[in-house]
Amino acid sequence: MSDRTPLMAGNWKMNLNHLEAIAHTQKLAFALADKDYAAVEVAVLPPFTDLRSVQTLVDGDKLKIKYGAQDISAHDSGAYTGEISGPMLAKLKCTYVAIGHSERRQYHGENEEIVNAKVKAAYRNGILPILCIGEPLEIRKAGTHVEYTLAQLDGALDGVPASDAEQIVVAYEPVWAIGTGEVATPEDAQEVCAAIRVRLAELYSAELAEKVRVLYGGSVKAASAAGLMAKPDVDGALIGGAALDADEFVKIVRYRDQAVG
Ligand SMILES: O=C[C@H](O)COP(=O)(O)O
Repeated sequence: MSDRTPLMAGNWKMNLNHLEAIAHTQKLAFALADKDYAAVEVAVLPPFTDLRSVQTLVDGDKLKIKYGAQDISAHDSGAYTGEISGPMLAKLKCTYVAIGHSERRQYHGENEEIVNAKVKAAYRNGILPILCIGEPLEIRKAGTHVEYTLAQLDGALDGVPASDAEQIVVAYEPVWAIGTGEVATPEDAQEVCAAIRVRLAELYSAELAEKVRVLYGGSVKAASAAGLMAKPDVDGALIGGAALDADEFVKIVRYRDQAVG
């Protein structure tokens, strides 16, 4: 058993307007009890337009739900139309920011250089990156998924000192599992999550690698969560579709109550 506190993070993607975000967060807050937060760290990653509403609820009611953004600009201010900066997210007291999600890489042309710059922007502003890495289907079929994913990790952490890297969260998200209903097997998830930890030890130290939480993401549901979490190097999940259903998300947070499927 590791000392790592599991993290269950709901990535809402481009869903829920700010009114829906309030209702959804209230539902989560109502359902989750102190014992849940004692066992698992719970976070939500709403769209930018919802962050102020979520912050107001969390601050006002002293909720234990953490929150963060789905992206961050590599720049801290200036003429970057449409971008949201680290200082803006820090002002909203975001704990986390997802960086390098495959949807950003695929639809917004984010390459390793951009991902690396965003990781540094997050640290510069006191926000913890949830770094998303993982292979597309053709790479999985070719059997080079571990090398591919580790190369993404290397690129994202280039020039990041150990004092920052020890606080990163890495989310292994195979692209073929995202939004497809085709969850990776616990063994598939463990293979890559373990390889990520070994690479962190090579890049930094074994001690650092033992501290870092490595999540799995891709079609996680309550029925699959316990099986994934039973693996020693899977420290939580980054949850998309199922995070939009408050009851399902709460069941994932309470994965220990589910059968290992
Ligand atoms: O960030 C979350 C992942 O993309 C997983 O999404 P999903 O649970 O809908 O497959």
